[in-house]
Amino acid sequence: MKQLQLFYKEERRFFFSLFLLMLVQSFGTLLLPYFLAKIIDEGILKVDTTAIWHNGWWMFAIAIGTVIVSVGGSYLSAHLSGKFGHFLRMRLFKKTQELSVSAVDGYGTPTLLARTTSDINNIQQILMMALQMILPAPMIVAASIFLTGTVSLRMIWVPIVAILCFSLIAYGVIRKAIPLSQITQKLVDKMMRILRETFTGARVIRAFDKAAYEKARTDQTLTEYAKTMIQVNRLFAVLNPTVNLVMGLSISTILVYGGYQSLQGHLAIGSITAIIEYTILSLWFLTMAAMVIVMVPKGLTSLQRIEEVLEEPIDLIDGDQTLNKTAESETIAAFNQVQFTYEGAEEPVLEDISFEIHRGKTTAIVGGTGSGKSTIAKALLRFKDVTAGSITLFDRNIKEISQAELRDQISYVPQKALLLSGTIQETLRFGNRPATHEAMAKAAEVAQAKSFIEGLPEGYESPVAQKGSNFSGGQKQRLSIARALTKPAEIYFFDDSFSALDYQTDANLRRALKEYTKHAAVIIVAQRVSTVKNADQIIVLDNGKMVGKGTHEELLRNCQTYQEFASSQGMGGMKDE
Ligand SMILES: Nc1ncnc2c1ncn2[C@@H]1O[C@H](COP(=O)(O)OP(=O)(O)OP(=O)(O)O)[C@@H](O)[C@H]1O
Repeated sequence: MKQLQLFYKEERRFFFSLFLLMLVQSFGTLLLPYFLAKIIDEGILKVDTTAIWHNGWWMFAIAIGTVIVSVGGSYLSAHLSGKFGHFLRMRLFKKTQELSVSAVDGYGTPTLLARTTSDINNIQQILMMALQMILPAPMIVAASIFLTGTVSLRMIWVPIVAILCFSLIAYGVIRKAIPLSQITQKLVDKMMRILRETFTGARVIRAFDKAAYEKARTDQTLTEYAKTMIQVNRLFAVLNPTVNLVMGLSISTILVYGGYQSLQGHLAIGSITAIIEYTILSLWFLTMAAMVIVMVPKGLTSLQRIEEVLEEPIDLIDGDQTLNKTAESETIAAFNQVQFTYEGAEEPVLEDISFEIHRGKTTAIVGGTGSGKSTIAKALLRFKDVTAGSITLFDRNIKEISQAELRDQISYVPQKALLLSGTIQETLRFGNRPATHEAMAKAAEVAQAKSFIEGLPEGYESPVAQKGSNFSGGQKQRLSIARALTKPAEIYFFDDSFSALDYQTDANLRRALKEYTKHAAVIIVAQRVSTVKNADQIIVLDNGKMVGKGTHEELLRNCQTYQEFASSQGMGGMKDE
């Protein structure tokens, strides 16, 4: 509710105007039965045409005025709910940018997508309905009872009893429907997760011939959701006949008891019509309010899910120091006895890792799968803080500078080449918007991507589909490398980025890279000995620990893990070099 309060504070004027409009609308709605009664009592019964015309014109003017006011009310409700949706979306987006990658990963993509889309849509719709349906209901009910009392105190109990009966039944329905509507929200999350996996994993599912299994899994979730929705709708099915029953009983009671009162001379005939109208209006507004009240917990659950993310403490605080770098600084970054543990994990993934990277030098990182190679990049980019030790950049702890400044110094090629949709030139300029065409073409040339890009009919203007699905694995890797090279940086980090390249392209790329990155430090995570053997230093990881550091020759002499790694690729001895 905190977000709603904040929004209310920002938009107080609009909320107040809406309240006034609703008040006028309710007043206008209730004036119609009042004039109707006058037409009957003063016009029809007294055969006074002037009274009929006079009151008729009033009714007409009030009806038109009420319509105009209610259009204004609808406009304001739509405006406020739309704005609240925007308010939440912007805050949620900003927050997901501020949280660490680990914290965002902790939530997972499906639930964040659901929160940003369906949850906010729910809130928007429910807020709009609440403003239009719930807000006027108490005004109409209170005014109806009051107006009935002014017409006839003897009749006041009829609408009160009718409203109480209906409210009791509606309360019972709402109590049962609220937990069900909360369940549907959780089921929406589950559906999103399964459908997302089904759509994104379509190739794997078909290749493994698992379409039937996936269909069963999806069917089960969809059926679960449908069953809950049917239960909710069944409950609501009770509400309509109930309101009809209460309305029918009230009208007959008003007619019978009101008729009796009229014969006794205590009540005018037109007043009976007015009381019927007041009661019908009250019940109608209460029915509408009840329908919306059931949705309110669903909206509140959605709001809670948004607030959960918004109130998540920011786990990475920016430092306020600036980097003290000079073109002469030789040591660009250093890992000092770094320990790194993922959220919720019992054991650290990296332990006691210490090494330095130098300008103009290449550092290679090798190790078996899961040994912690990619985690080195995550720690350096500060996607999550190290749990012990420190990482320094130009002798400054990376926690002391802003994340933006840190990441400005690093150009990173992730293990999985992830391309965003756009054109090739937009992709390459992703980290350096003002890059000239020459700079971009040079980066593409070093990445061994220039000839295939220029061979495309539209060249650098060729479209890149979502996730780069219109390119082969090797082409995607080269585009991803060219994107990193277009960005000027102090450190270029290639996380197993050469694996989809053939040996010749790999060799050409490394040769071109040496010249291109001579002003910077290069880190290459790789699985091939041929890729790393010329590196200035090689870090060997085994199960998160650094078991070797040195050149290819040194490691072949004194690191057993490296010897095994090299010999598994037919390069076990010095003679193989
Ligand atoms: N987000 C995460 N949460 C929890 N554990 C993780 C996470 N990411 C990686 N790990 C674990 O950390 C360990 C090291 O992972 P990392 O990706 O750094 O290995 P790697 O050496 O790069 O492996 P590969 O060569 O297979 O890419 C693995 O055991 C992995 O399960």
